[in-house]
Amino acid sequence: MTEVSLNQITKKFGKQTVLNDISLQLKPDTIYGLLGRNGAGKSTLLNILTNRIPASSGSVLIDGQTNINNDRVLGKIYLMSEANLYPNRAKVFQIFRQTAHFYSGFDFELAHQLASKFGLNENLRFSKLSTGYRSILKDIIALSVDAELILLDEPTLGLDANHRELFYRELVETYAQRPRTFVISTHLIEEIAGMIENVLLIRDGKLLLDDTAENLLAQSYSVTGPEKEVQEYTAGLNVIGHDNLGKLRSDYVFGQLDEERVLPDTVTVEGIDLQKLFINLTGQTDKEGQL
Ligand SMILES: Nc1ncnc2c1ncn2[C@@H]1O[C@H](COP(=O)(O)OP(=O)(O)OP(=O)(O)O)[C@@H](O)[C@H]1O
Repeated sequence: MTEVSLNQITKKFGKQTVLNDISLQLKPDTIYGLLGRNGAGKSTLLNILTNRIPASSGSVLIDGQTNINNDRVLGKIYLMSEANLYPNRAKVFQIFRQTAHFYSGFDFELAHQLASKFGLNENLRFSKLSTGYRSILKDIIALSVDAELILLDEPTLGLDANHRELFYRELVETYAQRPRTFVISTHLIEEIAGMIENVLLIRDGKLLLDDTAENLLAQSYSVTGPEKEVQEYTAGLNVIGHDNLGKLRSDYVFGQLDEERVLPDTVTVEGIDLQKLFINLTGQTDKEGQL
């Protein structure tokens, strides 16, 4: 069981502060969704975790040890990202072998099985792989390495719908057989919503949410009905956004409702999904909705 903590991580690129004093601990054997708008700093965070780039300040501790120039602890983490770290001439099976030099428990059997399921020809050179198959190769490696913490930065980039579904299925299957921690950064929230146990949401350089999906959804509502009644009902609640649908209005509320308030017959309250919650928490153009 590997303990991972980020302590007051700040990252600046020139004058731009991308991550601002982020602290968190990753729970063992948990699937995380790392969410945030384009440019929010998700890749930067994952790169700092794996020491691919340095933080401006703060520290990353893996089982209590720094991740800086520390192969022993970095061997407990695998980052799948857009970066192509393989020689163009290397063939797929050679890349599997190279990976096993660093991750000695690399599961060749699983890698072969997955290559076959995805239709990845192991004799092809890396340079000959399409964008989708490059992602597939890296995803297969991510599922086959013996690391305790698997970071997936846009793992389905370029994958068609069938391959995306196959990948999620295989991820859940390997997770059931060998629990470990996954952090999945993706914009396809709907597709991973069902398997995310914990949500990390970055906004304006800050870690806005770090909670179970269950807790978050249990306090996320849409309140729909005629505009006047809806606004009267939600006045003073934490309204994070709204939609107008003809004469109807939906207010999205994050946080507890007021049990004392009488719900008019014309107004309905329903739960919302993770994607709707995300859009409303990160899409504000004004200051409505505070956490
Ligand atoms: N090497 C770099 N030099 C300067 N700025 C950088 C560098 N890397 C990232 N940035 C900036 O940091 C910010 C965060 O980038 P990052 O790639 O971490 O975001 P992201 O959340 O992964 O975005 P996306 O969802 O679009 O992939 C962006 O404004 C980006 O331009």
